[in-house]
Amino acid sequence: MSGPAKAVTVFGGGSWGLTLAALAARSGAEAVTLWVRREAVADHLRRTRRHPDFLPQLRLPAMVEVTTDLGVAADRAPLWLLAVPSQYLRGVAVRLGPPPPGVSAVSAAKGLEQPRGLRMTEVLHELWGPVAVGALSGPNLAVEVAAGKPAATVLALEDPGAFGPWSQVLGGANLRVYLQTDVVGVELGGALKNILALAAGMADAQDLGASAKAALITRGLHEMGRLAVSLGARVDTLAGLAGLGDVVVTAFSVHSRNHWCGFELGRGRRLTEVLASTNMVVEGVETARVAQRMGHERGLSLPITDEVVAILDGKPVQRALRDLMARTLVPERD
Ligand SMILES: NC(=O)C1=CN([C@@H]2O[C@H](COP(=O)(O)OP(=O)(O)OC[C@H]3O[C@@H](n4cnc5c(N)ncnc54)[C@H](O)[C@@H]3O)[C@@H](O)[C@H]2O)C=CC1
Ligand SMILES: O=C(CO)COP(=O)(O)O
Repeated sequence: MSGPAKAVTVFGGGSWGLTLAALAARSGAEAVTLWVRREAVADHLRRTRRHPDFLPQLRLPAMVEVTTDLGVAADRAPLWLLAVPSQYLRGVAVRLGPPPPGVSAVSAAKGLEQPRGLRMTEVLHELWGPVAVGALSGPNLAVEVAAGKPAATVLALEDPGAFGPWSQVLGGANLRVYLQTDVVGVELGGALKNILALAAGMADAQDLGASAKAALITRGLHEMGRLAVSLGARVDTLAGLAGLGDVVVTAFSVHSRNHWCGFELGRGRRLTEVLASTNMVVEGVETARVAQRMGHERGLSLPITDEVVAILDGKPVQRALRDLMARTLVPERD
């Protein structure tokens, strides 16, 4: 590994990877490298400093070097930030290989890998062995962070000693970075909130009102916490930025792709048609299915997730709503 201590390589040229690279360049990073898959995209970025498909308003700062060479990207920095969607992270991590001593790798993806429901750091451990890794997650919409609007996020590290350089590279006037050690909770918060973002979009499309949405979010957070805790998360993590915070932003913002997808389904469009109409990822679709399976394997009740999955499979939203409202009454803590 060469390059300065406060150098970061961002892997992934989607909206979040672009945003994180730009953020690091505007914050404390001494060098920023962005790895993208396709040479045509890299070439376009180098020539115009803009991505041909995502965030047209974002101009990549001049200090961000763009490469498609994974070896070069890996060698340039002691901080690796993996912003590759959850179903594709494995492919990139296999090719990268384990980080050498002195390199800290962090995943910024919000999803669970199909078919086993692995968290991203579990995928990395499976491939790389017992190296310390981490997860970045929180209420952070790329379009807002890219525009320089203020936000807060959570960095969960298996080795909290790596927090210093990460906070210097990402933190600053635009982003407050909170340290966490509950990697499981932070990853599950970021992944499971997408199920509620889908549900909130469906509720908005049906004009169910603020009272219904408050109930959906609150009961959904309860449900999300039940599953996350059974998988090893700490309950207080789910009440923080990576849980509640991310539920709130994605349930209320039209910029959330999961909310948008839920809204379109709520209007009666079919899932295949909705997904075919975007080149962006909607992580909640895979996560809802795998979370439902993992919850049921543990004997947990997940009524909102069940109905979201049923709607993904074609159940009309009005019927799902009727079924949710007609459930046997239970004490609030259940
Ligand atoms: N966009 C946002 O506001 C935020 C996104 N995230 C997370 O960041 C991760 C990356 O998402 P975005 O940057 O938003 O993606 P995006 O939806 O903007 O773009 C899709 C990305 O998927 C990549 N891709 C498509 N097919 C691929 C393949 N076969 N192999 C490898 N990569 C492939 C594309 O190159 C592109 O980088 C996701 O897990 C997302 O949940 C986290 C926080 C905010
Ligand atoms: O995670 C996000 C904001 O915190 C982005 O959500 P979407 O993937 O739904 O756009």
